[in-house]
Amino acid sequence: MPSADIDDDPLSRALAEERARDSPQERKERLEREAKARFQSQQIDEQIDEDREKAKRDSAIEILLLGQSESGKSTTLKQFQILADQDAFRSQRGVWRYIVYLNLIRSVRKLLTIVSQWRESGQDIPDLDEAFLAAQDNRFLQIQLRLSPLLQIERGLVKSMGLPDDSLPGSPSFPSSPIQDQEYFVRPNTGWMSNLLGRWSGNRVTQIHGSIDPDDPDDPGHIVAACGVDIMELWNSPFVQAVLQQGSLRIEDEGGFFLNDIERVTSPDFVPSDSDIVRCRLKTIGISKHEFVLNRVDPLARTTHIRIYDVGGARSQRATWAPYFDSVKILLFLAPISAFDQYLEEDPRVNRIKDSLELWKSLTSNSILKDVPIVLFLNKCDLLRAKLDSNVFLNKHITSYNGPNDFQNVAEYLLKRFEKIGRNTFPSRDIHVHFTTATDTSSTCSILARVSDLVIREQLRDMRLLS
Ligand SMILES: Nc1nc2c(ncn2[C@@H]2O[C@H](COP(=O)(O)OP(=O)(O)OP(=O)(O)O)[C@@H](O)[C@H]2O)c(=O)[nH]1
Ligand SMILES: [Mg+2]
Repeated sequence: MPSADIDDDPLSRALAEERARDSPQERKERLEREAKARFQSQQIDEQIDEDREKAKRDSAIEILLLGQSESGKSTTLKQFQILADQDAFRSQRGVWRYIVYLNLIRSVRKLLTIVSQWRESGQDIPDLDEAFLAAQDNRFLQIQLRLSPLLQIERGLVKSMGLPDDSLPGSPSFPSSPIQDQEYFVRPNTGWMSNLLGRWSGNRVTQIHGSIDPDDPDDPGHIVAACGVDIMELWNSPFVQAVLQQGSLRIEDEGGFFLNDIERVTSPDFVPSDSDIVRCRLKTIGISKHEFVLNRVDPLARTTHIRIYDVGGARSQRATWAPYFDSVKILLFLAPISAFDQYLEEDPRVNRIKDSLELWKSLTSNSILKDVPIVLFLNKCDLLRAKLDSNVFLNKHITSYNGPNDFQNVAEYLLKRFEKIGRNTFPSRDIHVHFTTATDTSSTCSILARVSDLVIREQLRDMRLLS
Protein backbone atom coordinates (compact mmCIF):
# COMPACT_ATOMS: atom_id res chain seq x y z
CA MET A 1 0.00 0.00 0.00
CA PRO A 2 1.61 3.32 -1.01
CA SER A 3 1.67 5.81 1.82
CA ALA A 4 -0.35 9.01 1.68
CA ASP A 5 2.93 10.97 1.50
CA ILE A 6 4.03 9.26 -1.70
CA ASP A 7 0.60 9.66 -3.23
CA ASP A 8 0.86 13.37 -2.55
CA ASP A 9 4.38 13.66 -3.95
CA PRO A 10 4.11 14.98 -7.57
CA LEU A 11 7.35 13.27 -8.70
CA SER A 12 6.29 9.86 -7.35
CA ARG A 13 2.89 10.37 -8.94
CA ALA A 14 4.44 11.26 -12.31
CA LEU A 15 6.76 8.22 -12.19
CA ALA A 16 3.91 5.90 -11.27
CA GLU A 17 1.86 7.25 -14.19
CA GLU A 18 4.82 6.79 -16.54
CA ARG A 19 5.25 3.17 -15.36
CA ALA A 20 1.58 2.52 -15.96
CA ARG A 21 1.95 3.77 -19.59
CA ASP A 22 5.04 1.53 -20.28
CA SER A 23 4.80 -0.97 -23.16
CA PRO A 24 6.40 -4.41 -22.42
CA GLN A 25 9.53 -3.37 -24.38
CA GLU A 26 9.74 -0.04 -22.54
CA ARG A 27 9.24 -1.80 -19.23
CA LYS A 28 12.12 -4.21 -20.03
CA GLU A 29 14.41 -1.31 -20.97
CA ARG A 30 13.40 0.65 -17.88
CA LEU A 31 14.09 -2.32 -15.60
CA GLU A 32 17.50 -2.75 -17.24
CA ARG A 33 18.25 0.95 -16.73
CA GLU A 34 17.20 0.72 -13.09
CA ALA A 35 19.31 -2.43 -12.49
CA LYS A 36 22.35 -0.70 -14.04
CA ALA A 37 21.81 2.38 -11.87
CA ARG A 38 21.48 0.19 -8.76
CA PHE A 39 24.72 -1.62 -9.67
CA GLN A 40 26.57 1.68 -10.17
CA SER A 41 25.24 3.05 -6.91
CA GLN A 42 26.34 -0.13 -5.10
CA GLN A 43 29.79 0.21 -6.63
CA ILE A 44 30.01 3.81 -5.44
CA ASP A 45 28.96 2.74 -1.92
CA GLU A 46 31.60 0.02 -1.90
CA GLN A 47 34.23 2.48 -3.10
CA ILE A 48 33.24 4.92 -0.34
CA ASP A 49 33.51 2.12 2.27
CA GLU A 50 36.88 1.09 0.88
CA ASP A 51 38.12 4.71 0.89
CA ARG A 52 36.90 5.09 4.47
CA GLU A 53 38.77 1.93 5.53
CA LYS A 54 41.87 3.11 3.69
CA ALA A 55 41.62 6.52 5.34
CA LYS A 56 41.36 4.79 8.72
CA ARG A 57 44.38 2.68 7.94
CA ASP A 58 46.30 5.69 6.69
CA SER A 59 45.46 7.68 9.81
CA ALA A 60 46.63 4.82 12.04
CA ILE A 61 49.35 5.69 14.51
CA GLU A 62 52.41 3.62 13.65
CA ILE A 63 54.35 1.98 16.46
CA LEU A 64 57.64 0.25 15.83
CA LEU A 65 58.78 -2.46 18.27
CA LEU A 66 62.56 -2.56 18.34
CA GLY A 67 65.24 -4.29 20.41
CA GLN A 68 67.68 -7.17 20.17
CA SER A 69 66.53 -10.74 19.64
CA GLU A 70 64.69 -12.20 22.66
CA SER A 71 64.14 -8.76 24.15
CA GLY A 72 60.37 -9.36 24.29
CA LYS A 73 59.00 -7.56 21.19
CA SER A 74 56.65 -10.31 20.03
CA THR A 75 55.62 -10.87 23.66
CA THR A 76 54.66 -7.19 23.96
CA LEU A 77 52.74 -7.48 20.70
CA LYS A 78 50.74 -10.36 22.20
CA GLN A 79 49.87 -8.16 25.18
CA PHE A 80 48.66 -5.46 22.76
CA GLN A 81 46.47 -8.13 21.16
CA ILE A 82 45.03 -9.07 24.56
CA LEU A 83 44.35 -5.41 25.32
CA ALA A 84 42.76 -4.64 21.96
CA ASP A 85 40.89 -7.83 21.10
CA GLN A 86 40.96 -10.64 23.62
CA ASP A 87 38.55 -12.83 21.62
CA ALA A 88 40.70 -12.72 18.50
CA PHE A 89 43.77 -13.49 20.62
CA ARG A 90 42.09 -16.48 22.24
CA SER A 91 40.80 -17.77 18.91
CA GLN A 92 44.43 -18.66 18.10
CA ARG A 93 44.82 -21.05 21.05
CA GLY A 94 44.81 -24.05 18.69
CA VAL A 95 47.97 -22.81 16.99
CA TRP A 96 49.70 -21.94 20.24
CA ARG A 97 49.13 -25.45 21.64
CA TYR A 98 51.42 -26.70 18.86
CA ILE A 99 53.99 -24.01 19.63
CA VAL A 100 53.95 -25.01 23.32
CA TYR A 101 54.75 -28.57 22.15
CA LEU A 102 57.60 -27.29 19.99
CA ASN A 103 58.97 -25.25 22.91
CA LEU A 104 58.71 -28.30 25.17
CA ILE A 105 60.52 -30.52 22.66
CA ARG A 106 63.27 -27.92 22.33
CA SER A 107 63.81 -27.98 26.10
CA VAL A 108 63.91 -31.80 26.05
CA ARG A 109 66.43 -31.65 23.21
CA LYS A 110 68.51 -29.18 25.19
CA LEU A 111 68.45 -31.31 28.37
CA LEU A 112 69.46 -34.45 26.48
CA THR A 113 72.27 -32.56 24.75
CA ILE A 114 73.64 -31.11 27.99
CA VAL A 115 73.63 -34.49 29.74
CA SER A 116 75.18 -36.28 26.74
CA GLN A 117 77.97 -33.73 26.59
CA TRP A 118 78.58 -34.24 30.29
CA ARG A 119 78.72 -38.03 29.77
CA GLU A 120 81.23 -37.63 26.93
CA SER A 121 83.39 -35.34 29.08
CA GLY A 122 83.87 -38.19 31.59
CA GLN A 123 83.44 -35.82 34.55
CA ASP A 124 82.19 -36.88 37.98
CA ILE A 125 79.46 -35.46 40.16
CA PRO A 126 81.12 -35.52 43.59
CA ASP A 127 77.81 -35.33 45.53
CA LEU A 128 76.35 -38.45 43.90
CA ASP A 129 77.18 -42.03 44.79
CA GLU A 130 78.89 -43.94 41.95
CA ALA A 131 76.45 -46.89 41.86
CA PHE A 132 73.49 -44.49 41.89
CA LEU A 133 75.10 -42.49 39.07
CA ALA A 134 75.60 -45.62 36.93
CA ALA A 135 71.96 -46.68 37.41
CA GLN A 136 70.71 -43.17 36.59
CA ASP A 137 72.94 -43.02 33.55
CA ASN A 138 71.41 -46.25 32.29
CA ARG A 139 67.94 -44.97 32.92
CA PHE A 140 68.78 -41.75 31.08
CA LEU A 141 69.64 -43.70 27.93
CA GLN A 142 66.35 -45.59 28.13
CA ILE A 143 64.37 -42.39 28.48
CA GLN A 144 66.24 -40.79 25.60
CA LEU A 145 65.18 -43.67 23.37
CA ARG A 146 61.59 -43.57 24.58
CA LEU A 147 61.34 -39.86 23.80
CA SER A 148 62.36 -40.24 20.16
CA PRO A 149 58.74 -40.08 18.85
CA LEU A 150 58.84 -36.41 19.83
CA LEU A 151 61.27 -35.84 16.96
CA GLN A 152 58.72 -37.03 14.50
CA ILE A 153 56.13 -34.48 15.62
CA GLU A 154 58.75 -31.76 15.82
CA ARG A 155 59.57 -32.28 12.13
CA GLY A 156 55.91 -32.50 11.19
CA LEU A 157 55.00 -29.29 13.02
CA VAL A 158 57.92 -27.27 11.66
CA LYS A 159 57.19 -28.46 8.12
CA SER A 160 53.50 -27.61 8.46
CA MET A 161 54.49 -24.07 9.35
CA GLY A 162 55.71 -23.86 5.77
CA LEU A 163 59.33 -23.38 6.75
CA PRO A 164 62.19 -24.50 4.55
CA ASP A 165 64.28 -27.52 5.53
CA ASP A 166 67.12 -25.33 6.78
CA SER A 167 64.89 -24.12 9.60
CA LEU A 168 64.48 -27.63 10.97
CA PRO A 169 66.58 -28.43 14.00
CA GLY A 170 69.71 -29.90 12.48
CA SER A 171 69.72 -33.29 14.07
CA PRO A 172 67.08 -35.88 13.23
CA SER A 173 67.94 -37.73 16.42
CA PHE A 174 68.35 -36.97 20.12
CA PRO A 175 70.62 -35.42 21.31
CA SER A 176 71.92 -32.69 19.00
CA SER A 177 75.18 -30.81 19.00
CA PRO A 178 74.94 -27.20 20.29
CA ILE A 179 75.53 -25.87 16.79
CA GLN A 180 72.40 -27.70 15.68
CA ASP A 181 70.33 -26.23 18.46
CA GLN A 182 68.56 -23.76 16.18
CA GLU A 183 65.54 -21.81 17.31
CA TYR A 184 62.20 -22.32 15.62
CA PHE A 185 61.26 -19.22 13.70
CA VAL A 186 58.42 -17.81 11.66
CA ARG A 187 58.33 -15.59 8.63
CA PRO A 188 55.37 -13.19 8.71
CA ASN A 189 52.77 -13.23 5.92
CA THR A 190 53.44 -16.86 5.03
CA GLY A 191 50.14 -18.07 6.43
CA TRP A 192 52.01 -20.26 8.91
CA MET A 193 49.18 -20.12 11.43
CA SER A 194 46.51 -21.33 9.04
CA ASN A 195 48.94 -23.90 7.60
CA LEU A 196 49.43 -25.34 11.05
CA LEU A 197 45.73 -25.39 11.86
CA GLY A 198 44.77 -26.77 8.48
CA ARG A 199 47.29 -29.60 8.62
CA TRP A 200 46.78 -30.80 12.14
CA SER A 201 43.35 -29.80 13.14
CA GLY A 202 40.56 -30.56 10.71
CA ASN A 203 38.06 -30.53 13.56
CA ARG A 204 36.42 -27.09 13.81
CA VAL A 205 35.66 -27.45 17.55
CA THR A 206 39.31 -28.32 18.17
CA GLN A 207 40.41 -25.33 16.14
CA ILE A 208 38.27 -22.96 18.18
CA HIS A 209 38.92 -24.38 21.62
CA GLY A 210 42.50 -25.38 21.00
CA SER A 211 42.10 -28.82 22.56
CA ILE A 212 43.46 -32.14 21.28
CA ASP A 213 41.29 -33.68 18.57
CA PRO A 214 40.38 -37.13 19.97
CA ASP A 215 39.26 -38.31 16.51
CA ASP A 216 42.50 -37.37 14.79
CA PRO A 217 45.20 -39.97 15.53
CA ASP A 218 47.73 -37.59 13.92
CA ASP A 219 47.14 -34.79 16.45
CA PRO A 220 50.62 -34.29 17.98
CA GLY A 221 49.00 -33.97 21.40
CA HIS A 222 48.57 -37.77 21.57
CA ILE A 223 52.32 -38.42 21.31
CA VAL A 224 53.15 -35.56 23.69
CA ALA A 225 50.65 -36.99 26.20
CA ALA A 226 52.22 -40.46 25.85
CA CYS A 227 55.70 -39.01 26.52
CA GLY A 228 54.58 -36.91 29.51
CA VAL A 229 55.74 -39.31 32.25
CA ASP A 230 59.19 -39.76 30.68
CA ILE A 231 59.70 -36.03 30.20
CA MET A 232 58.73 -35.52 33.83
CA GLU A 233 61.18 -38.20 34.98
CA LEU A 234 63.95 -36.67 32.88
CA TRP A 235 63.45 -33.16 34.25
CA ASN A 236 63.01 -34.24 37.87
CA SER A 237 65.91 -36.70 37.88
CA PRO A 238 68.48 -35.79 40.59
CA PHE A 239 71.15 -36.88 38.11
CA VAL A 240 70.01 -34.44 35.41
CA GLN A 241 69.55 -31.67 37.97
CA ALA A 242 73.07 -32.31 39.32
CA VAL A 243 74.56 -32.06 35.81
CA LEU A 244 72.75 -28.74 35.26
CA GLN A 245 73.90 -27.43 38.62
CA GLN A 246 77.48 -28.45 37.97
CA GLY A 247 77.47 -26.46 34.71
CA SER A 248 75.60 -23.52 36.39
CA LEU A 249 72.97 -23.91 33.68
CA ARG A 250 69.52 -22.40 34.27
CA ILE A 251 67.42 -23.47 31.31
CA GLU A 252 64.32 -22.36 33.24
CA ASP A 253 65.26 -18.73 32.51
CA GLU A 254 65.04 -19.25 28.76
CA GLY A 255 62.03 -18.24 26.70
CA GLY A 256 59.46 -20.93 25.99
CA PHE A 257 60.27 -22.96 29.11
CA PHE A 258 57.42 -25.34 30.00
CA LEU A 259 59.22 -28.15 31.84
CA ASN A 260 57.85 -26.96 35.19
CA ASP A 261 54.34 -27.41 33.78
CA ILE A 262 54.79 -30.84 32.22
CA GLU A 263 51.85 -32.52 33.88
CA ARG A 264 49.44 -29.84 32.67
CA VAL A 265 50.99 -29.29 29.24
CA THR A 266 51.17 -33.01 28.39
CA SER A 267 47.66 -33.73 29.64
CA PRO A 268 45.17 -34.89 26.94
CA ASP A 269 42.92 -32.00 28.05
CA PHE A 270 45.58 -29.34 27.65
CA VAL A 271 44.43 -26.02 26.23
CA PRO A 272 46.97 -23.17 26.43
CA SER A 273 46.07 -20.33 28.77
CA ASP A 274 46.73 -16.67 27.90
CA SER A 275 49.87 -16.88 30.00
CA ASP A 276 51.09 -19.99 28.13
CA ILE A 277 50.63 -18.19 24.81
CA VAL A 278 52.49 -15.14 26.05
CA ARG A 279 55.36 -17.30 27.31
CA CYS A 280 55.79 -19.19 24.02
CA ARG A 281 58.98 -18.48 22.13
CA LEU A 282 59.00 -18.24 18.36
CA LYS A 283 61.77 -16.19 16.81
CA THR A 284 60.72 -13.50 14.31
CA ILE A 285 62.39 -13.28 10.92
CA GLY A 286 61.29 -10.32 8.81
CA ILE A 287 58.69 -7.71 9.71
CA SER A 288 55.06 -8.27 10.54
CA LYS A 289 52.31 -5.66 10.52
CA HIS A 290 49.38 -5.72 12.94
CA GLU A 291 46.39 -3.37 12.93
CA PHE A 292 44.38 -2.67 16.07
CA VAL A 293 41.53 -0.46 17.14
CA LEU A 294 42.11 0.78 20.65
CA ASN A 295 39.18 0.32 23.00
CA ARG A 296 39.91 3.75 24.37
CA VAL A 297 38.64 6.75 22.47
CA ASP A 298 40.21 10.17 22.28
CA PRO A 299 38.56 13.30 23.77
CA LEU A 300 36.93 14.00 20.40
CA ALA A 301 35.41 10.52 20.49
CA ARG A 302 37.40 9.42 17.42
CA THR A 303 38.39 5.80 17.47
CA THR A 304 42.13 5.31 17.58
CA HIS A 305 43.71 2.96 15.08
CA ILE A 306 47.19 1.71 15.64
CA ARG A 307 49.50 -0.19 13.37
CA ILE A 308 52.29 -2.08 15.10
CA TYR A 309 55.35 -3.40 13.32
CA ASP A 310 57.08 -6.32 15.02
CA VAL A 311 60.56 -6.93 13.68
CA GLY A 312 63.22 -9.59 13.94
CA GLY A 313 65.85 -8.36 16.43
CA ALA A 314 68.86 -10.51 15.48
CA ARG A 315 71.79 -8.53 14.04
CA SER A 316 71.20 -9.84 10.51
CA GLN A 317 67.65 -8.49 10.68
CA ARG A 318 68.37 -4.92 11.76
CA ALA A 319 69.02 -3.54 8.26
CA THR A 320 65.33 -4.09 7.49
CA TRP A 321 64.20 -1.59 10.16
CA ALA A 322 65.27 1.72 8.56
CA PRO A 323 62.55 2.00 5.87
CA TYR A 324 59.98 2.20 8.69
CA PHE A 325 61.62 5.17 10.43
CA ASP A 326 60.03 7.81 8.16
CA SER A 327 56.44 7.15 9.15
CA VAL A 328 56.82 5.86 12.71
CA LYS A 329 54.95 7.89 15.35
CA ILE A 330 56.07 6.04 18.49
CA LEU A 331 59.11 3.85 18.96
CA LEU A 332 58.89 1.15 21.61
CA PHE A 333 62.36 -0.10 22.47
CA LEU A 334 62.88 -3.18 24.61
CA ALA A 335 66.07 -3.86 26.53
CA PRO A 336 66.19 -7.15 28.47
CA ILE A 337 68.08 -5.98 31.55
CA SER A 338 68.38 -9.50 32.99
CA ALA A 339 70.75 -10.37 30.14
CA PHE A 340 73.86 -8.80 31.73
CA ASP A 341 75.61 -12.19 31.96
CA GLN A 342 74.51 -13.43 28.53
CA TYR A 343 75.97 -13.19 25.03
CA LEU A 344 74.38 -12.79 21.62
CA GLU A 345 73.44 -16.02 19.92
CA GLU A 346 74.59 -14.55 16.59
CA ASP A 347 77.94 -13.37 18.04
CA PRO A 348 78.94 -15.07 21.31
CA ARG A 349 81.68 -12.45 21.91
CA VAL A 350 79.13 -9.66 22.45
CA ASN A 351 77.54 -9.14 25.86
CA ARG A 352 73.79 -8.70 25.48
CA ILE A 353 73.47 -5.60 27.69
CA LYS A 354 76.31 -3.94 25.79
CA ASP A 355 74.59 -4.77 22.50
CA SER A 356 71.33 -3.28 23.80
CA LEU A 357 73.11 -0.08 24.89
CA GLU A 358 74.80 0.26 21.50
CA LEU A 359 71.57 -0.31 19.65
CA TRP A 360 69.85 2.22 21.90
CA LYS A 361 72.62 4.72 21.21
CA SER A 362 72.38 4.32 17.44
CA LEU A 363 68.59 4.77 17.47
CA THR A 364 68.49 7.73 19.85
CA SER A 365 71.19 9.56 17.90
CA ASN A 366 69.50 8.98 14.54
CA SER A 367 68.29 12.38 13.27
CA ILE A 368 65.36 10.86 11.33
CA LEU A 369 63.95 9.72 14.67
CA LYS A 370 64.75 12.87 16.66
CA ASP A 371 61.11 13.99 17.06
CA VAL A 372 59.72 10.52 17.64
CA PRO A 373 58.70 9.86 21.26
CA ILE A 374 60.34 6.72 22.60
CA VAL A 375 58.88 4.30 25.11
CA LEU A 376 61.68 2.32 26.73
CA PHE A 377 60.85 -1.01 28.35
CA LEU A 378 63.62 -2.14 30.68
CA ASN A 379 62.31 -5.68 30.41
CA LYS A 380 62.65 -9.08 32.07
CA CYS A 381 62.67 -7.54 35.53
CA ASP A 382 61.43 -10.86 37.01
CA LEU A 383 64.52 -12.63 35.68
CA LEU A 384 66.83 -9.82 36.76
CA ARG A 385 65.51 -10.08 40.32
CA ALA A 386 65.85 -13.90 40.36
CA LYS A 387 69.36 -13.72 38.97
CA LEU A 388 70.60 -11.16 41.50
CA ASP A 389 68.90 -13.08 44.32
CA SER A 390 70.80 -16.21 43.31
CA ASN A 391 74.09 -14.31 43.58
CA VAL A 392 74.93 -13.66 39.95
CA PHE A 393 76.94 -10.44 40.27
CA LEU A 394 76.43 -7.53 37.87
CA ASN A 395 79.93 -6.12 38.40
CA LYS A 396 81.50 -9.34 37.13
CA HIS A 397 80.08 -8.42 33.72
CA ILE A 398 79.77 -4.62 33.91
CA THR A 399 82.88 -3.69 35.82
CA SER A 400 81.98 0.02 36.07
CA TYR A 401 79.22 -0.93 38.54
CA ASN A 402 80.30 -0.89 42.16
CA GLY A 403 76.99 -0.69 44.06
CA PRO A 404 75.09 -3.38 46.01
CA ASN A 405 73.97 -6.43 44.00
CA ASP A 406 70.25 -5.94 44.64
CA PHE A 407 67.37 -5.26 42.26
CA GLN A 408 66.67 -1.67 43.39
CA ASN A 409 70.24 -0.45 42.96
CA VAL A 410 71.01 -2.41 39.80
CA ALA A 411 67.75 -1.33 38.12
CA GLU A 412 68.44 2.30 39.06
CA TYR A 413 71.98 2.11 37.66
CA LEU A 414 70.84 0.60 34.35
CA LEU A 415 68.03 3.16 34.07
CA LYS A 416 70.54 6.00 34.47
CA ARG A 417 72.79 4.52 31.79
CA PHE A 418 69.96 4.22 29.30
CA GLU A 419 68.62 7.70 30.12
CA LYS A 420 72.02 9.33 29.76
CA ILE A 421 72.70 7.72 26.37
CA GLY A 422 69.12 8.34 25.24
CA ARG A 423 69.40 12.13 25.71
CA ASN A 424 73.02 12.46 24.67
CA THR A 425 72.46 13.63 21.10
CA PHE A 426 69.00 15.22 21.46
CA PRO A 427 68.72 16.42 25.11
CA SER A 428 65.01 17.32 24.94
CA ARG A 429 64.01 13.97 23.50
CA ASP A 430 60.71 12.58 24.77
CA ILE A 431 61.53 9.29 26.56
CA HIS A 432 59.07 7.32 28.72
CA VAL A 433 60.75 4.57 30.73
CA HIS A 434 59.02 1.57 32.32
CA PHE A 435 60.41 -1.39 34.24
CA THR A 436 58.54 -4.33 32.76
CA THR A 437 57.98 -8.05 32.86
CA ALA A 438 56.41 -8.46 29.45
CA THR A 439 55.13 -11.96 30.23
CA ASP A 440 52.97 -10.56 33.04
CA THR A 441 49.67 -9.61 31.44
CA SER A 442 48.13 -7.46 34.16
CA SER A 443 51.15 -5.19 34.73
CA THR A 444 52.06 -4.99 31.03
CA CYS A 445 48.51 -4.21 29.93
CA SER A 446 48.28 -1.33 32.41
CA ILE A 447 51.56 0.04 31.07
CA LEU A 448 50.29 -0.40 27.50
CA ALA A 449 47.15 1.51 28.44
CA ARG A 450 49.47 4.40 29.35
CA VAL A 451 51.23 3.95 26.02
CA SER A 452 47.76 4.25 24.46
CA ASP A 453 47.42 7.68 26.06
CA LEU A 454 50.63 8.64 24.34
CA VAL A 455 49.21 7.27 21.07
CA ILE A 456 46.15 9.48 21.47
CA ARG A 457 48.35 12.47 22.23
CA GLU A 458 50.28 11.81 19.02
CA GLN A 459 47.02 11.48 17.13
CA LEU A 460 45.91 14.86 18.46
CA ARG A 461 49.28 16.32 17.60
CA ASP A 462 48.78 15.03 14.10
CA MET A 463 45.50 16.85 13.98
CA ARG A 464 47.44 19.95 15.02
CA LEU A 465 45.40 20.41 18.18
CA LEU A 466 48.54 20.24 20.23
CA SER A 467 51.72 22.14 19.65
N1 LIG B 1 60.58 -14.33 32.26
C1 LIG B 1 60.37 -13.44 31.27
N2 LIG B 1 60.36 -13.87 30.00
C2 LIG B 1 60.12 -12.95 29.04
C3 LIG B 1 59.90 -11.58 29.31
N3 LIG B 1 59.70 -10.94 28.14
C4 LIG B 1 59.76 -11.88 27.18
N4 LIG B 1 60.01 -13.09 27.73
C5 LIG B 1 60.18 -14.38 27.03
O1 LIG B 1 61.36 -14.28 26.25
C6 LIG B 1 61.21 -14.99 25.03
C7 LIG B 1 61.63 -14.10 23.89
O2 LIG B 1 60.68 -13.07 23.72
P1 LIG B 1 60.19 -12.61 22.28
O3 LIG B 1 59.05 -11.67 22.52
O4 LIG B 1 59.96 -13.77 21.41
O5 LIG B 1 61.49 -11.82 21.81
P2 LIG B 1 61.65 -10.94 20.47
O6 LIG B 1 62.19 -9.63 20.91
O7 LIG B 1 60.39 -10.91 19.69
O8 LIG B 1 62.78 -11.76 19.72
P3 LIG B 1 63.06 -11.89 18.12
O9 LIG B 1 61.78 -12.27 17.47
O10 LIG B 1 64.11 -12.96 18.02
O11 LIG B 1 63.57 -10.56 17.67
C8 LIG B 1 59.75 -15.45 24.97
O12 LIG B 1 59.66 -16.82 25.28
C9 LIG B 1 59.06 -14.64 26.04
O13 LIG B 1 58.00 -15.34 26.63
C10 LIG B 1 59.95 -11.15 30.67
O14 LIG B 1 59.79 -9.99 31.00
N5 LIG B 1 60.20 -12.14 31.61
MG1 LIG C 1 59.85 -11.67 17.83
